[in-house]
Amino acid sequence: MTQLPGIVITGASGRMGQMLIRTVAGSAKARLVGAVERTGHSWIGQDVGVAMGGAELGVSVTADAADAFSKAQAVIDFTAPEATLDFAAYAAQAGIVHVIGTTGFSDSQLEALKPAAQAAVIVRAGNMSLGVNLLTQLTRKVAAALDEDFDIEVVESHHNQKVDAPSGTALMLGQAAADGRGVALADVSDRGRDGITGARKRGDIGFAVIRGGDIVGEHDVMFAAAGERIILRHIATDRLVFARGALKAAVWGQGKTPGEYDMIDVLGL
Ligand SMILES: NC(=O)C1=CN([C@@H]2O[C@H](COP(=O)(O)OP(=O)(O)OC[C@H]3O[C@@H](n4cnc5c(N)ncnc54)[C@H](O)[C@@H]3O)[C@@H](O)[C@H]2O)C=CC1
Ligand SMILES: O=C(O)C1=N[C@H](C(=O)O)C[C@H](O)C1
Repeated sequence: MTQLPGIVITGASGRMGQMLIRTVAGSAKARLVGAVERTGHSWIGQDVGVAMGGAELGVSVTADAADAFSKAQAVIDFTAPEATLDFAAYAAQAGIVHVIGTTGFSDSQLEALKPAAQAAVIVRAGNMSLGVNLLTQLTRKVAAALDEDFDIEVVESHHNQKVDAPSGTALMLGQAAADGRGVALADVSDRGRDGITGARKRGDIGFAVIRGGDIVGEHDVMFAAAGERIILRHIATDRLVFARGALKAAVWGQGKTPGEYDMIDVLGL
């Protein structure tokens, strides 16, 4: 019998890190073989299950990502852009699947991921849930069906600890809307309105951001015309939906040709 893929979780103590540890440790499709945190973190050296306040999982938290990756078949990484760039180099060196949930990359940081994708499978998505990935497909279709009489606005809400805006999901949805319309998002994107902005420009895709409390993640794509509005909405109430998607991606990526993939590839949508 072939062994189940061994998976390392980076950012092990984070909101997503802990959800991923639980999801992988409880899965029949993969094994938890590593947990990585940043140098100096109080969890380093502890059993990750115990550090999370539960039973031992037999995996010590380490800051040595390169070593952890060398003993694994995949890494699931929900951390921060600079950390993810380092992890991409280590994953490429080890030739393991790198599932990237991290958001907030600049264009140049996304460019810097490309060399790693020549040596390893990278699956990256601003949102790993089935629901949001289906929503991107619907958004593309609706945007293609409607003309610029319909103003497109993407509205996202998240918890008060989120550090990037607009969310990775909002940008994915904006990209899908732009693709549907056959325009470049960079040419029509309207972010951060404030003050005397002037009237809305026809054809723009607007972004609005709400931050508060413990909101897991909510996204609306609004198509607003004179006399009617269509609103496509996704509400995540549990981070488990992201963790499940990420685990699916890590298993799916085994044996695939190196390159950059997304959750549409994984889910076959
Ligand atoms: N694609 C998706 O489906 C989702 C993406 N996210 C994204 O995942 C990222 C993390 O989100 P949260 O878990 O809420 O954040 P968080 O702040 O709770 O966790 C981030 C973790 O990464 C760790 N970290 C940072 N730099 C590190 C390094 N160099 N080495 C090792 N660990 C390092 C931190 O210590 C922390 O434990 C964000 O970019 C967020 O937008 C979050 C949820 C779903
Ligand atoms: O930071 C979060 O929490 C989330 N981030 C992702 C994003 O930026 O879209 C996905 C999800 O909405 C939760």
